[in-house]
Amino acid sequence: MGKTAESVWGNCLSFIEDNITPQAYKTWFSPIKAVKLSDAALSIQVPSKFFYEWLEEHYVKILKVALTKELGETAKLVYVIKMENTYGNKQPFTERIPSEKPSNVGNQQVDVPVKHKDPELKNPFVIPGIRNVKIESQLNPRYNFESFLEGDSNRLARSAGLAVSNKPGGTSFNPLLVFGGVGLGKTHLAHAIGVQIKEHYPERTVLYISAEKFTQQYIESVKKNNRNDFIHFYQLIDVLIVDDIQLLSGKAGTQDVFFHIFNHLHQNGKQVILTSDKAPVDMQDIEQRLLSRFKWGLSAELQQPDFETRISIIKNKLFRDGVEMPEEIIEFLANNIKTNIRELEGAIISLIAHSSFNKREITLDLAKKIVDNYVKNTKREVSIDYIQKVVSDYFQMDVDTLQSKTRKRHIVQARQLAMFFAKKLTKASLASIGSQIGSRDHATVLHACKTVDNLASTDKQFRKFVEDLDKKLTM
Ligand SMILES: Nc1ncnc2c1ncn2[C@@H]1O[C@H](COP(=O)(O)OP(=O)(O)OP(=O)(O)O)[C@@H](O)[C@H]1O
Repeated sequence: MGKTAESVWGNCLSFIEDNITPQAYKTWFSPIKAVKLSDAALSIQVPSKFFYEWLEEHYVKILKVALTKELGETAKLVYVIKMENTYGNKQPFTERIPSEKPSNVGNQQVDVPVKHKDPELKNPFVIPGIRNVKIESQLNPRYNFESFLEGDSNRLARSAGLAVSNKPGGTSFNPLLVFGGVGLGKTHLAHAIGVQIKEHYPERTVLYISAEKFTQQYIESVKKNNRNDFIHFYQLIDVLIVDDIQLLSGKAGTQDVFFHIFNHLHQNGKQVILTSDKAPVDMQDIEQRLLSRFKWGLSAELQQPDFETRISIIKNKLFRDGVEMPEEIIEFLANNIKTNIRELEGAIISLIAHSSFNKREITLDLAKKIVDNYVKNTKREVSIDYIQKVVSDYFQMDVDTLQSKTRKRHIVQARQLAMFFAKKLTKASLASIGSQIGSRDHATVLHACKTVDNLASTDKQFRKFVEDLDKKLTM
């Protein structure tokens, strides 16, 4: 018997079911219907654009394997998005991908080849002398200025970013350092600058790289004895964007090589854009000469967005996803998730998902449940700097005192509490905690953690300190 859309999809599902958790299977694969098979292209119907994006982001590999097994190397997957409208009896909502704007012009479909979306930087090093090399920018076009909404919290950074995009290397914002807390848009803005520069100046070489990947490449180049090729490669770039520069902390070799690359680019009028989760003045274990370079240009902070900006961000996201939501729910979300835009987006996504899977209307009750679960289940990432600040404030001392060598009992206890919470709330090693909290060694941190455990179970007053601080750091 010939293959049908149902039979091919049925076989794919059996394979997928064996390879992912039952919960994920139920959530993401049960609602899909196979609708058409022509040649090697299978069309599947999904309930929303968000659903399609989720599949592409999380399951594209397994879909590819399953489909190739069934239909061979030329297999193609076509998504048909059909969203049942949860409000009244309007027409089902349909949308064309990858258009940014909702449309209701019938049942649109689009070919989405099964491929890996985020190309790796292949063979990053080039032979010196060959200048005409094409370098993949590694930019995400969705992170652009249009989708980066302006508010008081980001106006300076956004305007500086625009100025840099109009005249890369030609403003006094060089380097441009964008800093701010977790999930406030540093990566988005950094990409937006790169994307805009590519639009204005397609011939310029732009490269986005995370500091982590830069470090890995550097280590690799030392191992393979091609450190010079590594340096030459980076010196060819017109606009270098390095994300999460604070991760160079404590890595002397990488800092050194970055220093040389930075100087070369700067001297030659090339633009450097950096992001960091802290201001240069708060960066630890970064060489002074490098820190002073960071301060040459402009350091612009991304702050927590105010209420109006949070509302605009939610509305914009809903518009892009083609979803409507009552005003009171939008306000509820904006009032309850304030400190991290990624969390705000996560809650909206959960809400859309719940409503589209269960065909339930989006109600305030549902929103409350999701925000409760979402916010409770999201363990906030806390930095060691932040912990030291909260502990010092709590004991009304400054951070220098907390880190000092003094043996005064209340200061020792505050320091031990900071170490205890750093161990509990971050992924940092004992050695790294020790070096950041008053240059102590790992044994001191271990001793501090044990002491806090002991005291918390024997001393009522001390237990209160632990509980208060725990609340302050995790609420
Ligand atoms: N002003 C904005 N307008 C629209 N979306 C935004 C804005 N700022 C941030 N976002 C969105 O919030 C999410 C988190 O942003 P991003 O990843 O850039 O944060 P980050 O500061 O780099 O976080 P991290 O500290 O974890 O690296 C992204 O999906 C981004 O598109």
